[in-house]
Amino acid sequence: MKVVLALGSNIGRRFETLQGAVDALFDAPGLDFVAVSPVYETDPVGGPPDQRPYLNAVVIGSTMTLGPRAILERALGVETAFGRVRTEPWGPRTLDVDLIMVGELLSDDPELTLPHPLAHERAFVLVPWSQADPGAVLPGRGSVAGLLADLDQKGVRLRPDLALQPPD
Ligand SMILES: Nc1ncnc2c1ncn2[C@@H]1O[C@H](COP(=O)(O)OP(=O)(O)OP(=O)(O)O)[C@@H](O)[C@H]1O
Ligand SMILES: Nc1nc2c(c(=O)[nH]1)N=C(CO)CN2
Repeated sequence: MKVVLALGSNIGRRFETLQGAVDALFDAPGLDFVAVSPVYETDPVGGPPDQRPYLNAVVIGSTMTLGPRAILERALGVETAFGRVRTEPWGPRTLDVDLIMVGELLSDDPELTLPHPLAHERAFVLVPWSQADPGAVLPGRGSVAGLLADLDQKGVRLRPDLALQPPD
């Protein structure tokens, strides 16, 4: 099953945090690395004013053994390992890992909604995802390229000087 994860950081050493997350997500068995997107600097969407810009990226994996709950637990564990402190909704964070999709699975459980309920409207997710996988499709929503055609992308800027490496 294909697994798509979105990474974001807007506090501290943002790029090092994203690379650490890529490494940690694939550290344990069960999830195989497929691809990582370029890094984008993005204007904060929602949340309090005066937040720093985010660095965002998307990483794609594949699993034959893990269920969606196990993948979410791994994502939340990696967030915690990087010291994310939840303060206010949509507020600044050292690391946010969102599970965008797991295969064709659909779920409206608030603890694990699949696909991620806001992915289709977030250019900071869809722009990097389309670069990592130009043929990407968001289950229930259609092609990522088609979704992007309707979105304002000016707050999402490529950082060609920052390239994430595959997990070590
Ligand atoms: N697809 C998903 N990916 C990640 N977390 C999810 C998902 N669906 C539901 N959740 C739940 O959301 C909780 C995390 O919410 P969190 O505070 O990180 O939201 P956020 O990242 O601030 O906002 P957003 O969901 O808009 O990205 C997790 O504890 C998890 O149980
Ligand atoms: N640019 C940007 N804005 C956000 C982001 C993010 O990763 N990037 N994450 C949020 C909550 O998950 C809220 N707003």
